[in-house]
Parts: sequence; C-alpha cells; structure tokens
Amino acid sequence: MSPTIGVLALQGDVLEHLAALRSLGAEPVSVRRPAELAACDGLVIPGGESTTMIKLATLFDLLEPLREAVRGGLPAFGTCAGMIMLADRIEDGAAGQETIGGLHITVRRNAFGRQVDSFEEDLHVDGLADPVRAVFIRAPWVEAVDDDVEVLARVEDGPAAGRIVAVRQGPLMATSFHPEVGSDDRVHGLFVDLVRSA
Ligand SMILES: NC(=O)CC[C@H](N)C(=O)O
Repeated sequence: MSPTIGVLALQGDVLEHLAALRSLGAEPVSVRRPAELAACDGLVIPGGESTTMIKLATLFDLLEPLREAVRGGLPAFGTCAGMIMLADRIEDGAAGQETIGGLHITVRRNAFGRQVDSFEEDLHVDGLADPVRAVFIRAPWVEAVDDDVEVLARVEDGPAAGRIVAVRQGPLMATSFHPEVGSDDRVHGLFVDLVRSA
C-alpha cells in the first residue's frame, strides 16, 4: 500500500516535495484544510518563511489540528522553515513566533548569517551510504537537542562546522537544508520509510 503523504501547502516549495514523494511511490496530497490533514499517513512541512507559514496556519484553522496530529504520533518531516515549525523552541524568531512544536529541539532561525546565508555542501546523513548535496537557503541550525533526539547530520566544513542540521525523534524528522532541490530523493526516502514503519 502506498502511504498518503501530505505536503503542507500554505506557502513555500510545495510542488518539489510532491514530486519527490510521487517518485518514491507515495501518494502525495496538498494539505490546506483539516480534512486533508486527517487523511494523511505522514506530513511534509516545506521550506519557505516560518513567520508567514504560522500566520497562514492560524488563518486556515490548521494550527491546532497540526499540533494535535503531531502529538498523536503523525510522522512529520520539516525542511528549513518546516524544521522551525516543528521545533519546540526558537532562538531569533519574530516576536512571539509560535510553532507547531513536538520536536524537542531549540532551533536558531537564519543561523548562518548574511555572509553565507545560502550555500551548498556535501553532507553525510545517518542512514545514507553516500553524501547528500545539501542546499541551505537562509537556513536555521539546531542549537540544542533533548536526549530523545537523534542527530542525523552536522555541517562538515567552514565556520559552522559541527552544527546540527538534520535530526530525528521517533516519527519526526527535520533538516535545515532543502532535500527537494535537485533530483536526489534519498532523504525523502528516509521519511517515506519512517511513515511505512509507523
Ligand atoms: N529556506 C527557508 O525555508 C528559510 C527559512 C526562513 N529563514 C524562516 O525563518 O522561516
């Protein structure tokens, strides 16, 4: 059975995620309403702008259903702004910026700073044999993780070396980078496996 995997489609790079999920044999759907969310076996929260996404989620009456779904164990994968949306705690957020939460991490928004605000790097990701070409766009990094969070990848070069950029906690996964850019679907593959095993 192919799992139905939603992509939160309020804002951000939705189409690329739908395409990656489709190519992995999942049944991808755009999610803008609570009923669409309820039909999902898993959910991708894309990159974009977390402050806008949280406002739209509130406006579309999706924020509480999203929180309930994640609390109830729905597998979810947040990329970049999506990582911020899943984080329990934000540094350098907008004043009062809320999140869906559930992921026991502190995320630092726009962490890489202006000088290197967008860059690419070959990254070793736990569970993948070969490195991934990771694309970072005004990305957050993970400042701190609780004991129940597994670190899947850290920046390997440059001034940010050692910073955590991919994590997993039970059915929740998040990356600072954009796995939907390019044609490498292996990181999405990790999430589809997670949904299948949930
Ligand atoms: N590419 C991205 O998703 C950027 C994230 C954005 N800087 C934010 O704060 O939400």
